[in-house]
Amino acid sequence: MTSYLRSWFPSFPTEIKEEQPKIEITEQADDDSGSETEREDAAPAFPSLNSAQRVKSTPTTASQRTDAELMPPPPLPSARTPSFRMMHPSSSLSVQATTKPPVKPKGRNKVALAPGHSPLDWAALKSSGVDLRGVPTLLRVTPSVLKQHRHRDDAWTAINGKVYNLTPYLPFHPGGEKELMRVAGRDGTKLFLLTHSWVNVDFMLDGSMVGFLVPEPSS
Ligand code: HEM
Repeated sequence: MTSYLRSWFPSFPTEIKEEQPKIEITEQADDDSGSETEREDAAPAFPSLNSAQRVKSTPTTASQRTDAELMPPPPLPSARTPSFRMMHPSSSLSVQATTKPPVKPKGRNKVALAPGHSPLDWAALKSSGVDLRGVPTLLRVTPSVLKQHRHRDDAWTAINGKVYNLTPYLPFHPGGEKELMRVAGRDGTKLFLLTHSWVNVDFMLDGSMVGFLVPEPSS
């Protein structure tokens, strides 16, 4: 029996460790003392007593062990403890999972711009020195004059009191030409702000400003 235990627990009892190189001799001694039946029933040592595997797996001191041997493996994902979010669902630190798809603001639809008409291309065109106004000086534009400029090749609009020539910007507008043409020939401030109040129109269209919107002269 002792030999059987030793075959499974080579470090038990401790003095066996010192005798490890002579383990076969010890086993032999036991066999001699045991009965015939005992010898037949004895389970074969696995791994075998002098195997490299057994020697490697029984380091004598902690410093000889590798990190992997000293640390238990991490738990499986399913066995992990509940996350902070699960334990504190009402905490402001928790990120609430949502099954709802992101809501797209109504009426906002970006179009695919033709090659060479990205926002960067517009910025490059603005700073190229090309005339985007189509007028020699800034004008005072009345609503009736503004109304005359409502066609694709000559489209003006007024935003926040400033009048812009939309025609050069049409193919660059991320919302598409059709949407932009809705404000051609009229004051587009309301629709512009409804659609994208965050867009800096002053900056976007500074190069194509034609003047200021003024009231009709009183007769
Ligand atoms: C008049 C001057 C206008 C300028 C300078 C302008 C400029 C822009 C810019 C820079 C964007 C991109 C915004 C972003 O990526 O967040 C945009 C998007 C858009 N614009 Fe305009 N826009 C103008 C007028 C209008 C008007 C009058 C409409 C008409 C309804 C309109 C409809 C849209 C739409 C639908 C988008 C797509 C928004 C999106 O889904 O991101 N825009 N516009």
